[in-house]
Amino acid sequence: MILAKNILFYYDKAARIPFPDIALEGGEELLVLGKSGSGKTTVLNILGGLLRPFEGTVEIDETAIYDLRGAALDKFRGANIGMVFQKPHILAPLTVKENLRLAQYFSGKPDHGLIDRLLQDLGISHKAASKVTALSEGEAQRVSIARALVNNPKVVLADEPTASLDDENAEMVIHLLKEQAKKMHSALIIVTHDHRVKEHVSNQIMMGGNQ
Ligand SMILES: Nc1ncnc2c1ncn2[C@@H]1O[C@H](COP(=O)(O)OP(=O)(O)OP(=O)(O)O)[C@@H](O)[C@H]1O
Repeated sequence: MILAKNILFYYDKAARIPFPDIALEGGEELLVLGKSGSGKTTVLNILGGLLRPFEGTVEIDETAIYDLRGAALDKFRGANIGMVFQKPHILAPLTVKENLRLAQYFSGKPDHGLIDRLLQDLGISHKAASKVTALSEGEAQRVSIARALVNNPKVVLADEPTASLDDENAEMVIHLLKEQAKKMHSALIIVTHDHRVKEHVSNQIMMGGNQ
């Protein structure tokens, strides 16, 4: 589960980023909506251990992640947090399967069976040996989902995962994210301004109130 409490963060003291308290169990979903510039990516980066807040705590399975520093925080992130971005962050010179193996290698939890299962569930088994440069955007985003899930994370954080996809692929990506997170009993948080996602996740909060 993930818990965020009393977070304080700003880039400019005069413009504090409003940060909602969050408590999500494994298998639950949350959609964070908000217009451009409202702080969605900042919130996700703080939840994901990428940006240290000035005050407050983020706990994942009872570990206060910002009590960890340096390599210990990196290791915790790799093993417990899966991230999906708007554009796939996967390594172009490698094949799909090599990307997934590398992600497992860094977390020290190799499980080739899980890789095969994810490729199958996400409908990209036939692309396992393809270079990622040979994939369509929708396929590449499905590889990103597989990479985010490949270490059986406690938390999956997705930042605008559908923004560059057409309606059909956007729907597929949201469906797969939800289905796979549920299967792994991971807490899933999606931040987006894409209104197509709204109807798929009922638990929603709006950054900066209703706009
Ligand atoms: N590194 C930074 N330094 C200073 N200001 C920043 C930095 N990153 C973001 N900001 C500012 O903080 C605010 C929130 O940015 P953030 O990227 O979190 O918003 P967002 O809701 O994700 O926007 P978008 O939907 O456009 O991606 C914006 O006003 C942005 O300009």
